[in-house]
Amino acid sequence: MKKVVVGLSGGVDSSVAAAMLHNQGYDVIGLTLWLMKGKGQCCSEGMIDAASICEQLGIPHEIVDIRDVFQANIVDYLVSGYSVGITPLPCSQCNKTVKFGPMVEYAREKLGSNAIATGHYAQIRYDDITGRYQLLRAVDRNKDQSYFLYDLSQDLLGSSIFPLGELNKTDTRRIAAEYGLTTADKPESQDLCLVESNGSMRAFLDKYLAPKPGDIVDTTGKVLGQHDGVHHYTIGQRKGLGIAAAEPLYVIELDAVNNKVIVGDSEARRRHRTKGTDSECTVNRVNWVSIAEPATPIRAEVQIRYRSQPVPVTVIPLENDRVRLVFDEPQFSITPGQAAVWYEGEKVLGGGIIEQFS
Ligand SMILES: Nc1ncnc2c1ncn2[C@@H]1O[C@H](COP(=O)(O)OP(=O)(O)OP(=O)(O)O)[C@@H](O)[C@H]1O
Repeated sequence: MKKVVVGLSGGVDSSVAAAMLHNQGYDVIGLTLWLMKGKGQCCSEGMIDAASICEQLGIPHEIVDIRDVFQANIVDYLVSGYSVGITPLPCSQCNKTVKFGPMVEYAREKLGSNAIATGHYAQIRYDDITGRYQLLRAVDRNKDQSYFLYDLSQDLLGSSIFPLGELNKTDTRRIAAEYGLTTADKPESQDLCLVESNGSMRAFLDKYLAPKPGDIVDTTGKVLGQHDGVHHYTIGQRKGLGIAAAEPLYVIELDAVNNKVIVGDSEARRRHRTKGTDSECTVNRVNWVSIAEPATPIRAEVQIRYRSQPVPVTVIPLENDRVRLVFDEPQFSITPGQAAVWYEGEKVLGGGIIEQFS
């Protein structure tokens, strides 16, 4: 019987992944990574729900305390990004360095298994011709998580199973109900795990960043009010600025170097947004997934945010794991710190992190 270690967060998706594999005759071991303190999945609450699923399926449950790995790789990374006015997206890094890496290592070393499974919505296919594991979008496009998985190595992809990749979320809920799983009716997580477990991004950041008062200014530099730290603001924010003005004001820029929050009316906002609009950008820490790094430019479709529409692009390989993306049409709000992931149809070709432009 093939042994597989299933990553259990205590949510419905991973519960169904474990139940399906168990039902198919796999020797399933549940593994929960203890990532942080607080409320919700990845915390003690998630461990209890995961344990209850293992009890129900009659399978062993392991808990691995890697709070220090999560702190060093995700919390510190996020906090340092916010402190310099960028909004990093930690999920792809979390998948690679916090979830899949440690899970595969633990499964191999401690549990004698070469296979792990998760409740991610994505698909993996082995290509006989190139000898590479390919990462594909999920059948349920609305749930597709391939964007967050672009950074997985060939070794990690080759060791992973995504039992939900061909299901729609409604199928998952139906299967959970059919199996009578205790997590069947658990609501979806709506936000970044750190936001859910701390109540808000502000509450999370306040634990790590001291208040740093400064000026709120308009686009001409005129001081309109005071703020208590640029990390408390996001671009586009309208509420909570504490400034009385004839027209609604929006945050249009965060200048961490000079400790200023720059605000403007909707017209200033519209003008300013075109600043992040460009026909190209560079990307670093690139991982080539379904194909080896090409020697010459390739055509693809790229997503520069999780929910953005894929748009046509030319991907030009550069040295040191970087690429230049040249969009067919200029793109709005290209955001340094977010992932750019390029596809050919359903196939993830590669991805990386958008660099700060000068
Ligand atoms: N703390 C954890 N320990 C082990 N595996 C985890 C953990 N958190 C997430 N995973 C795995 O990663 C998958 C995707 O996690 P994500 O945070 O996106 O949650 P999700 O899509 O809401 O899934 P679920 O409903 O299982 O929580 C989960 O289905 C699970 O297999």
